[in-house]
Amino acid sequence: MATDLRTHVATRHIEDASVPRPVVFSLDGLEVAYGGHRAVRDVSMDIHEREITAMIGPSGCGKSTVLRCLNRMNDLVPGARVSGRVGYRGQNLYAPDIDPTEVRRRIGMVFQKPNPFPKSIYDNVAYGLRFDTGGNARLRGSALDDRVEEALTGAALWDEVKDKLKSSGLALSGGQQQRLCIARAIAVRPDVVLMDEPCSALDPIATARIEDLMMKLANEFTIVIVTHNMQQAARVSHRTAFFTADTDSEGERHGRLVEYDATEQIFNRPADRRTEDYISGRFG
Ligand SMILES: Nc1ncnc2c1ncn2[C@@H]1O[C@H](COP(=O)(O)OP(=O)(O)OP(=O)(O)O)[C@@H](O)[C@H]1O
Repeated sequence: MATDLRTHVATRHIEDASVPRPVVFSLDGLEVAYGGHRAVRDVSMDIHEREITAMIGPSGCGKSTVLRCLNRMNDLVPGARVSGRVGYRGQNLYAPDIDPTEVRRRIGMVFQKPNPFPKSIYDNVAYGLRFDTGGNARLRGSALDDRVEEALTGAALWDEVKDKLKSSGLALSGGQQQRLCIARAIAVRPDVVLMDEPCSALDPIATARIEDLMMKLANEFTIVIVTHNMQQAARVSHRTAFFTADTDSEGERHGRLVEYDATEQIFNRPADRRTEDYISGRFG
């Protein structure tokens, strides 16, 4: 499997990762506990602007938990406690004066299962623009139409839906629904798009379209993706973070970041034996 992955790591990623871009997120000693159980700890890493950063690792190692810290989604999880520092463009994302709603507008999220609202295609995309709480003017009329078209075009869906914008978003195929959710996320012109296993419910053709789309979107947005699919991480990402879970002397499992580097390095010359074992399919 490692050999396959090597062939998938595109040369552009090697070149891109060698020129550091500005840091968007800086995690320092991040730890998250649910109801007193430390789910993941010791996570320190920088996430760079207009790159795709992939988080990989076996089930339960805390990838989604770390992803949810990046837009304060864990605030919504009862019993979740975040400690350590999450810096976002030089600010402490968890400082008392930071408005979590504004954070989630700037840092959008796309989930594993496409989750369009039971509304028309148009209304799905327009939703965040009509109710924008980010201090921007609420859009109406042709300005709103233009932004809906811009977002659907950006999500590579416009040509397929431009003649049926009033149809239900739920009537689209799974892959189209996921692109609709991406359109909804980018319509508010976020800084960052977080994606939690965005292709795991899709067939290989729909997956390939989303991967192409991610690479295009990375020209404009910073993207962080959690994926179980190592080939996907190798194909699309500039940098890869490998997480694993260890059991401590009291029998408790804690996720931790093992290694974080340019994707080409992680898949071809991992520094840690555990990374090597995972990417070569020997464990996980
Ligand atoms: N809402 C929650 N309440 C309690 N525990 C949780 C919650 N979400 C996650 N956990 C626990 O935190 C740990 C890490 O889970 P998380 O979903 O972040 O891992 P993951 O690496 O994304 O897993 P998977 O690949 O299976 O999605 C697990 O032990 C999980 O049971």
